Amino acid sequence: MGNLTATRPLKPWTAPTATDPVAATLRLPGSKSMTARALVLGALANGPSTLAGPLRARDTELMAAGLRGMGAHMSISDDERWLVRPHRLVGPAHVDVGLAGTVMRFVPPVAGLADGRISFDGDPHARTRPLGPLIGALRSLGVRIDVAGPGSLPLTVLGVGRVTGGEVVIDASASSQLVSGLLLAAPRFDRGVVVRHVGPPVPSAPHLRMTVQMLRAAGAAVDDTVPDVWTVEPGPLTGRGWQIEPDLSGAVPFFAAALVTGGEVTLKGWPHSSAQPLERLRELLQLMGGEVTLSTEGLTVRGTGTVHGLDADLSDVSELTPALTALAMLADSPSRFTGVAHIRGHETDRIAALAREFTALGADLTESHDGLHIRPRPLRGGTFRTYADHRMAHAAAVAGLAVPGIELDDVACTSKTMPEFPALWSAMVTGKS
Ligand SMILES: O=C(O)C1=C[C@@H](OP(=O)(O)O)[C@@H](O)[C@H](O)C1
Ligand SMILES: C=C(OP(=O)(O)O)C(=O)O
Repeated sequence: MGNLTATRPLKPWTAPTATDPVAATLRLPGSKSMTARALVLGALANGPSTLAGPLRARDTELMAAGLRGMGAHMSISDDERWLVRPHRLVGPAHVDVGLAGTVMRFVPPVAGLADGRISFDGDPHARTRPLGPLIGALRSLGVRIDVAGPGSLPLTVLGVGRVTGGEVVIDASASSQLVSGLLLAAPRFDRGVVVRHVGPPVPSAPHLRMTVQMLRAAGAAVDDTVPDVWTVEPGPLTGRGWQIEPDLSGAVPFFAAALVTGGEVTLKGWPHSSAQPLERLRELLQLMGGEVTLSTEGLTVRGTGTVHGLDADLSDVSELTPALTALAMLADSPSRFTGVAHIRGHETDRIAALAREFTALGADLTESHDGLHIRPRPLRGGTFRTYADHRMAHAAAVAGLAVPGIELDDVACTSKTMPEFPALWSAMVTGKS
């Protein structure tokens, strides 16, 4: 079970209960995943890049700081538009990964291209998140890495300014980010890369598609036609303008609020063609009783106030498990979620944490090795521990719409991907959005 970061004060928060159907039109921050990729690709490109509508949150600020520490120029003071100017990457430097999977998996391959020592460490729980397969893969691609512990953080990359690259076999069943990290830096490796996954399925396929799509948009030649094999040719990455989409995963708790209260939530600025898995989300929300429409206004989710349970393999949208679990607890029938064993290695062991915290509030839910079985029954208020996990906070907020008195021990953990979450949530519930 993950521990709280010792470095910031906890912020207790009572989740507001909805007395009326929510009716909100929201403009949410940019996608964490797109912002992270655009920063990495920008730092490795042969000219400047801009990010329009980036996410300003702990994870993306740490990403920018880490790349800046190695020499890339990052102008991120303007909330609407960030500018990345690549520069020769050099050490010594230290990268604080916080609790960000993107930083701990995307930056070490970049550090291999730097000239000098680049050390990495993060929050206490970051040291337990899976990293061993990436370390092994980088070593076999020619990168020297000193690891103090058993295959995780802290570590030091002893960069020599170039990475040989070539073929590598990896078990990426613990996180798609282990593959994404290798692919994003691979155009700059002497021989590019061929990554072969061997092991249980790689989760989060849409995130891998986003990696491939953004690499191609930056000029890389990528072949992903063979299942579980990704080939990236060596070649230049071009600087470009990135339009960052609103964060779909961050929007899900707000959409869940429409279902729980029988209300309506519109996310403004949703693009007509997206790198995020809208169709899968639409399917899940519709099965749970919502209606999802896309118009010039934005992406709208409507609910009736009745939520249905469902059986679903969530491996492709695993980061939504906490919010969907909260929704399932308020449903009119049981739910079974499977395919998400790897979320035990997310910001906390999410399967165990959801089961423990909601059981303490009277819920009937049981863990399996790869998911949760939820049998709805009335919940009561009480303390809810978030374990420094933003999506645990989202789950508690969704349950709190229907259950008075759910007190989060710390809502500040939402700053990982959306510092404005408590304010936006309260405004939605009180009708001030
Ligand atoms: O590449 C990315 O941006 C992400 C990939 C996924 O990681 P996992 O494959 O570890 O679930 C997802 O859960 C995470 O929030 C973001
Ligand atoms: C799993 C998540 O984050 P990370 O990028 O730190 O893995 C998440 O945001 O749900």
